[in-house]
Amino acid sequence: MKNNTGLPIILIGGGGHARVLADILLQQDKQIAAVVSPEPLMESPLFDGINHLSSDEDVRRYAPDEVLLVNAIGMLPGADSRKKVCEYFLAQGYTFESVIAPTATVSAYATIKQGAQIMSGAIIQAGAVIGEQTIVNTQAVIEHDCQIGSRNHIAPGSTVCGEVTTGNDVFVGAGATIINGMTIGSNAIIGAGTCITRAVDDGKTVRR
Ligand SMILES: CC(=O)SCCNC(=O)CCNC(=O)[C@H](O)C(C)(C)COP(=O)(O)OP(=O)(O)OC[C@H]1O[C@@H](n2cnc3c(N)ncnc32)[C@H](O)[C@@H]1OP(=O)(O)O
Repeated sequence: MKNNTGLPIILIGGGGHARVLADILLQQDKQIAAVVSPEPLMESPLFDGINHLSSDEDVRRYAPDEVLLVNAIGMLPGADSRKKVCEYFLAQGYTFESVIAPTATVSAYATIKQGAQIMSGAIIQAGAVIGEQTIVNTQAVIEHDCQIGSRNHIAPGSTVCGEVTTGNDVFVGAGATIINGMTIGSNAIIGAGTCITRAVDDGKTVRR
């Protein structure tokens, strides 16, 4: 995991998820060089004094070894902008920084892969692996020995019990519970508040 390198950060995205990430990064005294958003930036003290770039191409003013990127586009069911941004910038040699909120609890025996985002109050237990670019959102719990794939969004307040495996691009809705040992296929959508007690196939949506 690449972290705390001291290079300035560019946030790709300027919406709600971007402001939550900016809040965490500023608490950690990280320098945010720019925010990329095609829309005007929302008036917020979090963005005071930060350059506004209006397109992904503008990021190329910064060489890949001069900055770190943070993928600040949220992930909602069915949306693939977060994935596209990831693929576009990785292909050009940029590096995505991981973000771990100071109030998150991450076991020293867990693995957080590059570009993952562990938000406030989240708990990652021993033996868990969090895939690249995955968001473990506010107060979500990833129990021991889970293998969470790339670009998942584990939404606020959800509980992933021990030894669960998820594929890539999985969305786990707010407050959902996945019982221990389950396998969730790639691109599955687990509805908010759902309790998963059986394996979920690739691409399947589960509601309560
Ligand atoms: C920081 C953040 O905010 S992160 C964001 C966190 N957000 C979430 O977790 C939201 C997760 N999204 C959901 O749970 C969604 O509702 C989905 C993806 C499961 C389903 O979305 P859609 O297919 O668009 O369903 P849609 O909204 O059209 O609803 C269809 C029906 O299912 C119901 N429904 C939708 N989601 C759920 C759910 N999670 N549990 C039970 N019923 C549901 C709706 O009430 C509606 O019922 P109705 O036909 O009686 O009116």
